Amino acid sequence: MSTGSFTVSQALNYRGGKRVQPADGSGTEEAYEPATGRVIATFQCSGEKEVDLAVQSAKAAFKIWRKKSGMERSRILLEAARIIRERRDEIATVETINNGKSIFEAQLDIDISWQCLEYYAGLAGSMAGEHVQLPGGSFGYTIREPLGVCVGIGAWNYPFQIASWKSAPALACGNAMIFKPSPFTPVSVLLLAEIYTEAGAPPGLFNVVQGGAATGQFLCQHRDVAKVSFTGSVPTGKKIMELSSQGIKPVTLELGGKSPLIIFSDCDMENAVKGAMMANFLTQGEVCCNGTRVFVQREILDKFTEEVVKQTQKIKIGDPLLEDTRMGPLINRPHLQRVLGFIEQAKKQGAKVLCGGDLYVPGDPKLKDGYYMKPCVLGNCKDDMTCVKEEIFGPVMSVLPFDTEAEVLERANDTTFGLAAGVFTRDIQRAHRVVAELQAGVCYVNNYNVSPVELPFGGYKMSGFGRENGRVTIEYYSQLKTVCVEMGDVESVF
Ligand SMILES: NC(=O)c1ccc[n+]([C@@H]2O[C@H](COP(=O)([O-])OP(=O)(O)OC[C@H]3O[C@@H](n4cnc5c(N)ncnc54)[C@H](O)[C@@H]3O)[C@@H](O)[C@H]2O)c1
Ligand SMILES: O=CCc1c[nH]c2ccc(O)cc12
Repeated sequence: MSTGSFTVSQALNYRGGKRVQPADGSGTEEAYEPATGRVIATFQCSGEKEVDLAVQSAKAAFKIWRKKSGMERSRILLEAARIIRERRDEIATVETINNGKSIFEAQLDIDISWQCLEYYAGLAGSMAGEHVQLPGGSFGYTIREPLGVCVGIGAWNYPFQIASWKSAPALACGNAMIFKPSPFTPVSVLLLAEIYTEAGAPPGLFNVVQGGAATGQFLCQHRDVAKVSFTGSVPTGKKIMELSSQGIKPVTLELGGKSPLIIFSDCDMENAVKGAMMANFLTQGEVCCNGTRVFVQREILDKFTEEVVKQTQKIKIGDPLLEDTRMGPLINRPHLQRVLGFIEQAKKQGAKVLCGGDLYVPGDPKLKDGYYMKPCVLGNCKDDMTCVKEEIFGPVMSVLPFDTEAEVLERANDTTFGLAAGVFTRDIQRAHRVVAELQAGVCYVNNYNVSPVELPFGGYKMSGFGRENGRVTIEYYSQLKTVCVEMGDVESVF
């Protein structure tokens, strides 16, 4: 498959184990190939009737699925993981075409996706409650039960992976799921839906509805939906929490960030520079946990900045399907303009563009209408600048000098977000002392943006709550039933 050739003609909703056109809809959307600006799919946004049909289909599947043992569910998840691994390159290609990230990165995303399914397959068989002895031979026990029909709503930056991180624990716990991807990236999740069916999941266990805010609202408001797991922006997260509160539905919110990366003068410089690149430029900088406020201790500021600029200028931008490309186009033109707007504002506020920050036009004529820009490093940044305070969600790193540990901690925590943070130092005691003070759900020591599925991921403060990945996520997709058993006679107080 080469850039500029892929189009989707099949239906993009998935219900009852097959692709379907929505039963009703409110308007159509177009999905793009960011590398060329071409429309690759046109689809209808699902209306209330289609959402209800998806919920009914999921309810029917839930009835079958909840009765299966953990080991039976595990086998189906393992088979799905195997198929994803087998079809990794094909899925990654679709992801790259619709999202714009380099094929190199998309392949890693798909690897983390099948690993997530394998991990929860491993946990499915050991889901259990406890037995508690009570006086007189009476006893109690708890049963860990699924919630029912869960809804997943995703952002556009990791389309397949977001669907995997939500569906794997949901299905492992015995739930059914309806997933709504971002209307910008509707395509790859259909492959996941087909794979679950091929692996033996009952029809309706994993359904897909397409659409934007209105479709998302129908899902959150539906009376038979038991839980909503959302990945996206803070403003939308607030709306989803509000809607879900009407039905007392639990929510998981994976929201935005403006994370600090703290580089002490005793760091391994080469690793710190690599860490800063990983913290800022994966997926064109469109990553929620990026460490975009790079605090550098003053003694090494010049050397670090020189090296990070040198490495940033070397990033190969271009056709994302080429093996040696390391940065593709941004998701769409309005987003590209928004990111460039942040850079203009930063300049006006006194920041200095040390490299990049302008449009990039690849030599290949078929890419001339794509949404490319050169990754940017901003120097002379101050804490009160917009580029340092707000989430840009593009390839823009702000470098900020600091002098002392106490000062940098104060400044690092001075944000309403709390998704991630990083520290580079050779002093192991300082690393843990700093981590203990950082107000962030995910902290990296001497690395950044690695995502082992065994570790929980999620935010503090306005970056959300609930967790994805790790053992703890089982608790977010299940509930405890307590059973109290009397072995004697009832001692009534009446
Ligand atoms: N914390 C994380 O794990 C994480 C991961 C990826 C992205 N993000 C954040 O997401 C943002 C970018 O993604 P985005 O632009 O797709 O976010 P977004 O909030 O605009 O949209 C996310 C999803 O919500 C849907 N939606 C929009 N309005 C809705 C409503 N009223 N009710 C129900 N659903 C609604 C959208 O259609 C989309 O599927 C950034 O802020 C980024 O930091 C966070
Ligand atoms: O973009 C934010 C971090 C992230 C990377 N992959 C995934 C998958 C699911 C999420 O909720 C967040 C993320």
